[in-house]
Amino acid sequence: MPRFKGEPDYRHGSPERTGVLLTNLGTPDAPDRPSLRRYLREFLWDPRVVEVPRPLWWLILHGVILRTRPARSAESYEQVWDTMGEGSPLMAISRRQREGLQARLEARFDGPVTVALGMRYGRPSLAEGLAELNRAGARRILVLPLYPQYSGSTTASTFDAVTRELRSWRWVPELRFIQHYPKDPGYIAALADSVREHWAAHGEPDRLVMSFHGVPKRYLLQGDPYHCECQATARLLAEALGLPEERWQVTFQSRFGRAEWLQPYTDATMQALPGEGVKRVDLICPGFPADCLETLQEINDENREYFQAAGGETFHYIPALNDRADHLDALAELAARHCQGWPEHAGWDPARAEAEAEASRERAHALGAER
Ligand SMILES: C=CC1=C(C)c2cc3[nH]c(cc4nc(cc5[nH]c(cc1n2)c(C)c5CCC(=O)O)C(CCC(=O)O)=C4C)c(C)c3C=C
Ligand SMILES: [Fe+2]
Ligand SMILES: [Fe+2]
Repeated sequence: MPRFKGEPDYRHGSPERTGVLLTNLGTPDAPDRPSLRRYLREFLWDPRVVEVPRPLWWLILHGVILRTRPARSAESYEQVWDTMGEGSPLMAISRRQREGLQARLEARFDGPVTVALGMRYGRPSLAEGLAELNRAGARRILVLPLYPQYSGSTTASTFDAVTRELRSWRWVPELRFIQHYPKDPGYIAALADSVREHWAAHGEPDRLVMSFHGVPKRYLLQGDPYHCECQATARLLAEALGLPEERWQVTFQSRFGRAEWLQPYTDATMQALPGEGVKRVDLICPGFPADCLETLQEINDENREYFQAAGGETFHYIPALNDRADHLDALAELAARHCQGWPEHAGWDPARAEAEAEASRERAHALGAER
């Protein structure tokens, strides 16, 4: 078995492609206990996610968490599974995002481009996505993690896994990695349009709450820019909507474990707002480019209940950008900007490329005949 992965049938003069690896967090294979156990074991063992010394964490993870959480999480996943007709909503949406991005980049680039999907946990894995790009002949790869706000727990974890996989390749590609896009004008405009459309159909709330996935507060104190990037996105969205200070706020959801996470917490805020006279709240999750368990179940079910149980009257969840055309346009623009300077992108000449490939094939044949 060779030490490095290669393609033994490489053909001289194969046309070179740009590959885009679209990545997200990933999802379990099914909403059942064994699948959740597998998924959570991979996810929660990632040192970028949980920064507790390994021996101690191994005991807690295997002794406590993996005995209790899979059943509870499976129940939550069960509630959202197949709501889009294709198993996990995150996977269903990710597939549509991949297709939409492929179509847009094909139309935009001069040369051949392949967009593949890879998930940090579960399947298709990042290694499978990279292998697909390799089979397609991608010699230049742009990694686009669908995390608009950078966090070590998500973006850097994706970087780790991508580079770990590439270290096992014989012929490594040219690599670019989008680290974040919290202030991207296309992304902010798509968010603002989605809110305006919601308000045109349903009227405006007393308060727009922008809920982001939380991380332990310790990560912020140790230099993770995630908190600031969430605030930046929220401020730009509020500005685009022309909202005054008292009509919007930022909260953080999905706390995990006992340590303090970024505050204010979304659930505590939903319980408190009715007491402050907020009768209608609209909740949007700008850090989730695709709807998933954390938005559909935790926000749209659990937090709706908290708000209403505390005396709130009307609760609206504004869906993620998912496969909205303006969202995919913004992602295509972002990807194209990061591919600048690559041959397929600027002045790529298919006729010349084919002539060069043909010449290279002929040279290879001639060499073969000489031997
Ligand atoms: C949007 C960015 C995300 C950050 C930042 C993030 C940090 C983070 N998450 C956990 C623990 C869990 N997250 C879970 C689900 C989940 N998380 C994100 C995104 C971010 N996580 C998404 C998109 C999803 C949903 C996936 C889906 O299949 O729909 C889960 C699993 C579900 C559960 O059991 O509750 C856990 C666990 C930590 C510890 C963390 C930062 C340190
Ligand atoms: Fe998470
Ligand atoms: Fe900050």
